[in-house]
Amino acid sequence: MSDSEEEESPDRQLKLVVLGDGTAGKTSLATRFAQETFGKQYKQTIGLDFYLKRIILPVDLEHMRTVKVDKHQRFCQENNFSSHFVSAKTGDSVFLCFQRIAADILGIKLNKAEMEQSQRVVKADIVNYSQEPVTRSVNPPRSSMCAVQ
Ligand SMILES: Nc1nc2c(ncn2[C@@H]2O[C@H](COP(=O)(O)OP(=O)(O)OP(=O)(O)O)[C@@H](O)[C@H]2O)c(=O)[nH]1
Repeated sequence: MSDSEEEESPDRQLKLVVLGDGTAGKTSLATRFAQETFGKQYKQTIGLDFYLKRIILPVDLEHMRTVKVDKHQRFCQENNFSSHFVSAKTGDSVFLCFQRIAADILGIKLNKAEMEQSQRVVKADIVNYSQEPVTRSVNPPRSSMCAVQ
């Protein structure tokens, strides 16, 4: 894909609203996404905040697609082919595609964790709330899931 093709898909601005109880983790989610940071110190948001992030969606060359997605998927299903939507330009799903094909050929069944290994890992400190100074006790964060590598 040449640079001039980029100009054919103009930027679109979307506004997403993150809602939730106090201390649910809204700000943390937004700053992780927009700034790739995480702070374990809680600072209450008064009113609302805005974060801006430019992303490239895996729709590279989508405007030049000649076979519709559903037709592609049906064909793959009927012929027992594995199906992948990748972009060499953005890198989207490239590693995952080759990993799955290699595993298929060798008859190795990949589990969810192995497939996720090829995706970007977001690392964050785990907050120990029992040792943190209590700044606000109502509505503790609902999720305590994390991935450790
Ligand atoms: N371990 C862990 N802590 C988190 C996570 N998300 C948020 N926290 C912590 O939870 C606390 C509250 O997070 P915030 O993002 O400030 O919550 P909020 O929903 O914006 O809070 P309000 O400003 O009251 O609306 C902070 O101390 C964060 O560090 C997470 O995914 N994992």
